[in-house]
Amino acid sequence: MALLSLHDVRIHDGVGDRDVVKGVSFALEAGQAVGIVGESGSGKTLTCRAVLGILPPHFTVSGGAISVDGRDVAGLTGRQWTALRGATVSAVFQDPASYLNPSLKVGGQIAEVVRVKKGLSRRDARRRAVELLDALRLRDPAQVYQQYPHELSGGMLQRVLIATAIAADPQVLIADEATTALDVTVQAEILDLLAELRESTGLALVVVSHDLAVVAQLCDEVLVLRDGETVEQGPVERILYEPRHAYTRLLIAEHEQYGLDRVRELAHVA
Ligand SMILES: Nc1ncnc2c1ncn2[C@@H]1O[C@H](COP(=O)(O)OP(=O)(O)OP(=O)(O)O)[C@@H](O)[C@H]1O
Repeated sequence: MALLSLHDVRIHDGVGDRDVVKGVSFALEAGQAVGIVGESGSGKTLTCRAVLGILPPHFTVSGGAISVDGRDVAGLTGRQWTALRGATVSAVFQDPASYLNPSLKVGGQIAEVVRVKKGLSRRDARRRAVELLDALRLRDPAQVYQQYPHELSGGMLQRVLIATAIAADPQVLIADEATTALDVTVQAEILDLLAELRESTGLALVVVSHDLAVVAQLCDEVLVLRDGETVEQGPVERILYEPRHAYTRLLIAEHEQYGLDRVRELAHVA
């Protein structure tokens, strides 16, 4: 059974009175990774937010179905959503600093998630938080635990955020432009880390990026969105080598300046 499945999902903007996502479908099993690419405004983030039950006001899922771990999410209560988020499906977005409380030490923020979601004692939650920081290859995790967000670099903060996102052992992690703000080397390190987590824990990934190279590196399947429509969908290698839609060819062409072979090489490794 799929851990996460979307079937022809449509999202309606009640203020603009228009559909902003017009039919997105995919299914994810343990250890699989699906990528969503497309330019700004194509509906990538709203699709993720629908999966997490956090659509902005006036936006609704107006068609299709989303199920998490075999359960249709339509009609979940607020309390049921809270139980699902973090523990089954979790997410990391761009701009980690805005998701952390600047006045609290980062370790305490991870420990709090573990305590609330996993019911661990304060002491065990603390130990688990240090373990998570270590697993995300932050050097001297006990010291990082004691630091405030402003004391950490962007790459470190993103690792802290990933640690927070996986603290409750979710089955699916959504990474929405999670490496976009980072420089290329740090971005590559974080992508490696996600690939490793997927390998070692069977974490399923939804990777959202405007950058086809990021998605190619991590994913088995890619969805190409434009204006809320899925213009093309298929195995990453097929999309890279035999794009069928002109828009996909355009996205690939944007990479020619960096060397498309490199993108294809990365896809091959994934
Ligand atoms: N909170 C909001 N209020 C009003 N309109 C919104 C809101 N969030 C998204 N939209 C609109 O819905 C459409 C889809 O947005 P979405 O954020 O899903 O796109 P995206 O592909 O993730 O783009 P980006 O890469 O810029 O985040 C866009 O037209 C956007 O302007």
